[in-house]
Amino acid sequence: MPDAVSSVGEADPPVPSDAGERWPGDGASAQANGHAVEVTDLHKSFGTFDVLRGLNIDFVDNAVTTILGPSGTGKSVLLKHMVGLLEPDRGEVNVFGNNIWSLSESERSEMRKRFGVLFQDGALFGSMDIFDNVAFPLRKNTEMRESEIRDIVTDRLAEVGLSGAATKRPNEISGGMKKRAGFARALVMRPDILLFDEPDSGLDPVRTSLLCDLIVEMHREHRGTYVVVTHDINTTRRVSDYVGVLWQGRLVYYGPVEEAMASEDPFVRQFLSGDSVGPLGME
Ligand SMILES: Nc1ncnc2c1ncn2[C@@H]1O[C@H](COP(=O)(O)OP(=O)(O)OP(=O)(O)O)[C@@H](O)[C@H]1O
Repeated sequence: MPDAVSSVGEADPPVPSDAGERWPGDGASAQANGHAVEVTDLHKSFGTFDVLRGLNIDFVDNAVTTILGPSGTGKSVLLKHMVGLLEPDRGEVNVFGNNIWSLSESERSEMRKRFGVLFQDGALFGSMDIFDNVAFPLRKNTEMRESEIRDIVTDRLAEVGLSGAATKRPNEISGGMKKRAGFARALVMRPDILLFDEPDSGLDPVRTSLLCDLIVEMHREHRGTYVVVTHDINTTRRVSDYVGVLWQGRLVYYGPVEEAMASEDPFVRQFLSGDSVGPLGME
């Protein structure tokens, strides 16, 4: 592993070695200030459209932070900056103390392996069965033997309740199962940081609750820094330690979930109540 990356953590590399080992992201690799990711004065425009306009937010290590905000306000663009898929026009994203864009390309690739991402639809490969989908990152990024891969994938599938679906193709399982398969795949490299882009989209309320329970359970089991983008207040209430509200490319509220739920802040109140009247306009 490159120095700039390995120097930030104490010991645990992101690449799994054996199933019994403690996962990284348990605080050992956090910065001294307890932030896994620090986003500072982040600006991003596409053409003439200024999406992120000086965004500042720090993500507490080993906590679940939920990002709320109206559609088109830059939540997914933020996630893409965190994982190093987009380069800021201005500002910095520091991951465990390293500015992603001061790393070399190969160091950035190593840094990306510290992230797991759960996309809205699970982003599964339609040509592979669920087992191979979940095994994919291990086969691509590690030198593990197939027997080790089988053990890890089997464990992760059991954790997300998909032991019986290993040989099914994505088009043979429900939307909720696809998300759980995507979750298992996001966990398989034992990430320090897990990003969820609207994990509850397209799920009915019961399946949303079940997925929330799974997120909480997996976080309790494996620790790490979870960042959840959602529009759903119940999801926010169920999974979060901290809540941030984005509007027009800036953070307009941040606080512990209990405070957010009781907050009189007009942005938070309007978002939580779904009220059309308030500071969160259409533009
Ligand atoms: N690669 C890109 N090129 C041009 N415009 C982009 C690109 N990526 C995002 N945008 C624009 O940036 C804005 C913010 O997009 P983003 O997906 O981050 O919104 P969001 O807050 O996640 O919204 P939603 O809640 O609807 O998913 C949108 O207007 C989008 O069209």
